Amino acid sequence: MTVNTQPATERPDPRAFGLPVVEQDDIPAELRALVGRVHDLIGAVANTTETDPRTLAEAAAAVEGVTERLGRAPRRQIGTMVRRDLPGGASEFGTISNIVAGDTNPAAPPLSLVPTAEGVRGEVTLDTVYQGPPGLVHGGWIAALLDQAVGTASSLATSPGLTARLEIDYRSPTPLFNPLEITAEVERTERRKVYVNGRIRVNGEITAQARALMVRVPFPE
Ligand SMILES: CCCCCCCCCCCCCC(=O)SCCNC(=O)CCNC(=O)[C@H](O)C(C)(C)COP(=O)(O)OP(=O)(O)OC[C@H]1O[C@@H](n2cnc3c(N)ncnc32)[C@H](O)[C@@H]1OP(=O)(O)O
Repeated sequence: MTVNTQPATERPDPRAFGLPVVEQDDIPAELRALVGRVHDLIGAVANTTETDPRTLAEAAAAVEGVTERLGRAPRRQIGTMVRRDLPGGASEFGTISNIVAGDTNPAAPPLSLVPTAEGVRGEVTLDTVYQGPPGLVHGGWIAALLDQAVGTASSLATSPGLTARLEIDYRSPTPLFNPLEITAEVERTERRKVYVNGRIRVNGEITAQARALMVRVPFPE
């Protein structure tokens, strides 16, 4: 295995790309709580068997009211990043509203990945919001989880990049309501190209695996 690990000091700061950065610790606990309650709301709406028109109309009006109230504050700049401290003293940047791992995105599971000796590892349990076939995780979401994992492994081992190629083998159904163990690690690098492998395990068995090519973003001049 050849991994051209760059020291953290050579990692680009998102501010160099004109992107604002929020410290993870500065995200208010009340905003985190709101994100959690809206996440619960998505599940409640997706699964409610309520049919009473008045109850449903009241719920829609209540949600509309909250949306209007929050809309009075300016929206975050697109591409706002969050800086997170990692175990061992390192830190990483991620998009704050990333659909898979964003701190402020109520639609995110969210997946939290931590560095390991090999690459990255995370655990997540998905509910019916992520359902494809009955009782199973949607294949697109399996790809999204693995994309995030290979992207993070590549970014931490080298520097941030974009997915140029992502190949998924769906080996067996990935169930809802079961802890999914997600791991990824860099296999080798060639100039800006980073070849990364990842997989999802359920009870120790691989249900899906990924081979990816990440292309590192050039640093700003
Ligand atoms: C500071 C920010 C922090 C961010 C932290 C994020 C955390 C991470 C979490 C995020 C996770 C989520 C992640 C997401 O969701 S990323 C979102 C999904 N991906 C995209 O939108 C990427 C779209 N594609 C592109 O923008 C360009 O094509 C890229 C940038 C990928 C390359 O265009 P660029 O003009 O820059 O480079 P190049 O064309 O000179 O190619 C360079 C080399 O690569 C080789 N090549 C290229 N494509 C392919 C291919 N398909 N198969 C095989 N090889 C391919 C090519 O032959 C060449 O090889 P070589 O000649 O050197 O041998």
